[in-house]
Amino acid sequence: MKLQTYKDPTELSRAVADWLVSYIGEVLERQNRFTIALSGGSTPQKLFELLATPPYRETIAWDRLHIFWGDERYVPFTDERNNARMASEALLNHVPIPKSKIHHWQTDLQPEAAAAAYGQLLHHYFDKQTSTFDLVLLGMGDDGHTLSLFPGTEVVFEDQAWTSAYHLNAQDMYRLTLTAPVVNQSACVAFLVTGQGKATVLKEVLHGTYQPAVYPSQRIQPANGELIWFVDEAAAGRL
Ligand SMILES: O=C(O)[C@H](O)[C@@H](O)[C@H](O)[C@H](O)COP(=O)(O)O
Repeated sequence: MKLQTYKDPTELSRAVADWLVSYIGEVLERQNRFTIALSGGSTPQKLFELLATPPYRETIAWDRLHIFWGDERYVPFTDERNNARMASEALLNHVPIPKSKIHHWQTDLQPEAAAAAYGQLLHHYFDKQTSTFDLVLLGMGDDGHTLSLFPGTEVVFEDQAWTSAYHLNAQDMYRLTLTAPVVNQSACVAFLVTGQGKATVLKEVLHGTYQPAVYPSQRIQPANGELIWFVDEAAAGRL
């Protein structure tokens, strides 16, 4: 596990963008595609907007990327809470990725059907591979959740299915999410965590007792892949 600390979200986003250029370039030297699962929430928005500007817009081989999401709120694409909508507005509408390589969770299906369809898609992509995603970008909530694996939910301990749909009572909303197994088989997982509000939970997740029911982010432990935490000084304040 690597922990990299930056002064603020702006510096962090720049560093992650530069790292992405080199990591994507390195992977595309040895294979013809790069599969990435994006996170939702607010933290990655600055990164996405930066990637849509020079030099990143010109230096990344966007047409060889395949875009997925780690989780989705069960709301229409047009809803401002939709993760795919945020990424489209901040990045995907501004770079040349074929629509056929952008894989939204189908929130027009029933929740369970949407999760099943996404799971089939992932098995189609990864069943014959030694690992799943080349990269999974994750955020972490101030309660220690990641993806839509929230404290106290059964999905945190799912160890077979790659996707799940369930009603998140705390938000009175269905959530569609990847599970720990498919993320832990990826080649690389990168958490982006910023802000003082996450300092206490980050300390617990990284250095506290292993209790994933309380801190679901602890379930993310790639079996063979790399795990990198990109954090700013405010979030790292209790480490
Ligand atoms: O759909 C979501 O909300 C995300 O996938 C979720 O796991 C997010 O990464 C964390 O909630 C952190 O969100 P912030 O970046 O907004 O703090």
